[in-house]
Amino acid sequence: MFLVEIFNSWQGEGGSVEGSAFGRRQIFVRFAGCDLRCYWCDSRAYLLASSVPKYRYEVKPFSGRFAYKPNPAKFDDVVDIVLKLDTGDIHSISYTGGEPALQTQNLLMLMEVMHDHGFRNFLETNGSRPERIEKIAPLTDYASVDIKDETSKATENWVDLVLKEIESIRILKKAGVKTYAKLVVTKDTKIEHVKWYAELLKGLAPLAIQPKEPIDISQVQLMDIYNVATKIMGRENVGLSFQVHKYLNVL
Ligand SMILES: C[S@@+](CC[C@H](N)C(=O)[O-])C[C@H]1O[C@@H](n2cnc3c(N)ncnc32)[C@H](O)[C@@H]1O
Ligand SMILES: Nc1nc2[nH]cc(C(=O)O)c2c(=O)[nH]1
Ligand code: SF4
Ligand SMILES: [Mg+2]
Repeated sequence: MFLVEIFNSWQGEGGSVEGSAFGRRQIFVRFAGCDLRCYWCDSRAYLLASSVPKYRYEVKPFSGRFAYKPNPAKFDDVVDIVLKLDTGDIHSISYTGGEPALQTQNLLMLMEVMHDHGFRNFLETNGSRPERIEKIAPLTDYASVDIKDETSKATENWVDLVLKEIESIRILKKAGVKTYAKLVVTKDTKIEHVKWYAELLKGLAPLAIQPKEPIDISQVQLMDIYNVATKIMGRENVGLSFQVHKYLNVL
């Protein structure tokens, strides 16, 4: 499989909405390659798997020391590295990227082995491929599914993408996965679009509203978005999320 990095940290995103693992300790496995191109992506150096010749892994949690191995990563090496990063307090294994769902078979194999070792699986996905999510859902315990706002410029057919993301959420919920939606908002995010996302998510999954980093949206705009989403989805089902790991300068 094509990876970027494996490390141990605490989950910095998701805030307090149901299904979030914010503040929980996780081992992160970051997959290389993505089918979308969000202009603000903080992992944009890894969106083309073929341009990630090697992956790095922490030799000791929070040590800042890394070792490297070539891509494609050997499955047994990956399992070995994850197990060595187990600090005994791990809430779940986070599969992120890039887009982990694109490497479907390898992801499934890894999820299965992690279940065998007693870990829970947390999937961080753009939800663009419901047919792949269908295969992955039975092994997934938690899922954070992005709803890509038009201003992300993730793809040309934005409406179609949002509908696919909603379909992925539906599949995950049906499979019993603790699932929430994450919407990255910018200063240009339109309230009318937020209303549409909220209508689609109503009764389906809670919403974490996460400002793009570096933050360009004003607090007034952010609270307007929060207010509109809450009025449609209900007060229990909307929350703010900030990328706290970036403020704390951890991985
Ligand atoms: C790098 S993505 C990988 C998983 C998947 N491709 C996705 O987009 O959900 C992980 C999370 O980081 C968020 N993210 C990436 N860059 C960001 C930025 N500059 N500001 C805020 N959130 C960001 C994404 O929206 C996503 O929720
Ligand atoms: N601490 C920490 N929390 C995170 N939550 C989502 C992340 C990601 O890049 O997917 C991430 C990450 O890279 N680090
Ligand atoms: S979908 Fe995720 S990994 Fe892909 S470009 Fe967007 S934020 Fe980055
Ligand atoms: Mg990140």
